[in-house]
Amino acid sequence: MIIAIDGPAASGKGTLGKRLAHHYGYRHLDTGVIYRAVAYAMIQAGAELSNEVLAVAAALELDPEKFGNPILKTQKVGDAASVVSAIPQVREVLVNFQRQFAADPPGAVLDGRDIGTVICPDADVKIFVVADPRVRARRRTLEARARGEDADEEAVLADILKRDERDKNRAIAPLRPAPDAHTLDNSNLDIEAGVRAAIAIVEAARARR
Ligand SMILES: Nc1ncnc2c1ncn2[C@@H]1O[C@H](COP(=O)(O)OP(=O)(O)OP(=O)(O)O)[C@@H](O)[C@H]1O
Ligand SMILES: Nc1ccn([C@@H]2O[C@H](COP(=O)(O)O)[C@@H](O)[C@H]2O)c(=O)n1
Repeated sequence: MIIAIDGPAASGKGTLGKRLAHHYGYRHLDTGVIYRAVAYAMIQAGAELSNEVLAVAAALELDPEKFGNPILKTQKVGDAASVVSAIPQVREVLVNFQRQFAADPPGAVLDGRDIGTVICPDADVKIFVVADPRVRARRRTLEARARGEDADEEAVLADILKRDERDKNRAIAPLRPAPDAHTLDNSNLDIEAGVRAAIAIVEAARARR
């Protein structure tokens, strides 16, 4: 079974993806980290983020072993990721890696922006996770502060809104729910309640198979 999770920045996709994968014994891929890794390679090389040739080269050289680098989680890298992810050739290079991950047994949960629309249009279950931007900014700020960073909630909110706009309005694979996606608004749900709601969606889909 393939479970596709999409949604805007900091909506809780990764948290939910990890929990669902654990619940069902599936593998989980946070696809945002792939674009973050490309962006980080560009930043390290001192390259212009819009340089298509260098961005494609960085995408071709990706090393999944480095996906755990905590620097990839920073706001700066996330913002840069939303610039390089709008380059069509970069997305093209990364499609196969994601589809292969999805296809391998015993099942997979992928989260990102275009999983249900482009990467796995035939996914068994598609969930589009949303939450009020202020709620998302609050959660992200608390997360950053817990890591010891000096995060300003208004700046975090501005970054989230800017990234959402860029991701929604790009020409290729824009952020949007697939027509057959189930929208899950977790603004007023804690993590456990959000996971329960998602499991109910997955179970209903399994019962229909
Ligand atoms: N339902 C929830 N209630 C409270 N906090 C939550 C909930 N879901 C996620 N969070 C918290 O919100 C923050 C953002 O969640 P997460 O990193 O899963 O979002 P994301 O959509 O994967 O973000 P990104 O856009 O970086 O991929 C984290 O600190 C997470 O613990
Ligand atoms: N399937 C995806 C996943 C991510 N992106 C882009 O990467 C940026 C960072 O993603 P996070 O999920 O880690 O926040 C995001 O803003 C997107 O621009 C993507 O295009 N497709």
